[in-house]
Amino acid sequence: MRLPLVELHLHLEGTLEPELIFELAERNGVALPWGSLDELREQYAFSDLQTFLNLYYANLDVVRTRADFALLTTRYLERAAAGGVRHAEVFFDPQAHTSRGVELGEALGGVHDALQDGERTLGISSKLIVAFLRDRPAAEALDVLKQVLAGPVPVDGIGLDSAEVGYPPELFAEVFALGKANGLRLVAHAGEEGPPAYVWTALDLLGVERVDHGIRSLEDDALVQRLVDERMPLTVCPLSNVRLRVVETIADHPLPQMLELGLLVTVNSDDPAYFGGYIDDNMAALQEAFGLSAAQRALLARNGVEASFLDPAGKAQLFAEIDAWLAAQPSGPSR
Ligand code: HPA
Ligand SMILES: [Zn+2]
Repeated sequence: MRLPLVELHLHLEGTLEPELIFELAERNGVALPWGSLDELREQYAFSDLQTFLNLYYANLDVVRTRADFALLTTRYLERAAAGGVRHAEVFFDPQAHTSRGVELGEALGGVHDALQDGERTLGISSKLIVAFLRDRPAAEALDVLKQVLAGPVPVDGIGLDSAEVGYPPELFAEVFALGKANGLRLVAHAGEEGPPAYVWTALDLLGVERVDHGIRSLEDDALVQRLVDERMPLTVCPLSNVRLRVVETIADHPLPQMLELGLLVTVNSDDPAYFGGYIDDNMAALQEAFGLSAAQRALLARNGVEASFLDPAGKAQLFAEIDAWLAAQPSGPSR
């Protein structure tokens, strides 16, 4: 039995594997700038968030039809299921597609169809979070949100992603107020490359219920105290932090310190096709670096359940499965 996991920070676009890029290029007749998979893979040495985002957006050129969006989503769900994921709350960036001429309904519809299928065939329940690109105008985000709300595809929440520094959360206060008024759940990337001040304003001016990344919160003791007091979840992405040079190596990652401080830390994969691994790979890397016990891994899994937008019955079910997993682990020093 695998440890049941909940994924709370996953960009569907970031699950576009190099092989799928070539497959979709072929089926859509798109000429790629790379002659081979190896040549493409050579581009994956990032120096910061922006160098990653440049490739992430460029590679999306091959994802065009409703069927493409469904295939991207299904491939992710299949890989996630193999890694133990039982519930996923996934980000999708409408503007990364509408800005290059893809119809919103095609993109969102394909994702929605595949998420529904995945629940039936793979047993992964899901929530869909549309994320707005903070380096594009807030007026555009507001317009996209209105289109989503008026459209046929139900979504569960809204988020904020893309280049962080210079684009503080408060620019999007009106967008988040509209989301809230329509019953959507609210999350935002903050404190990945941006300063702790962005975490404060995401909390106070956007009203977020989770902070995505948030690791730079550690630079502000008063903020840490608040996050602890409010049991505010942080969706931490260890392999992403290494690959985008937010931390130097996995062994330097502050996750153990964050747990020690009492923060509600969850482990997630962000953009697994780009950062060297899915959620189970992130857990394995942490286990290897820090020698996490089975009880500590179960705690991280429980945090994911607690931080999710599942209803109480859904949470209770997963808590019970995690307890059963832990009870089945060999006892002794490795626990
Ligand atoms: O890690 C990320 N940070 C910000 N925006 C993103 N969009 C995809 N991945 C990311
Ligand atoms: Zn992210």
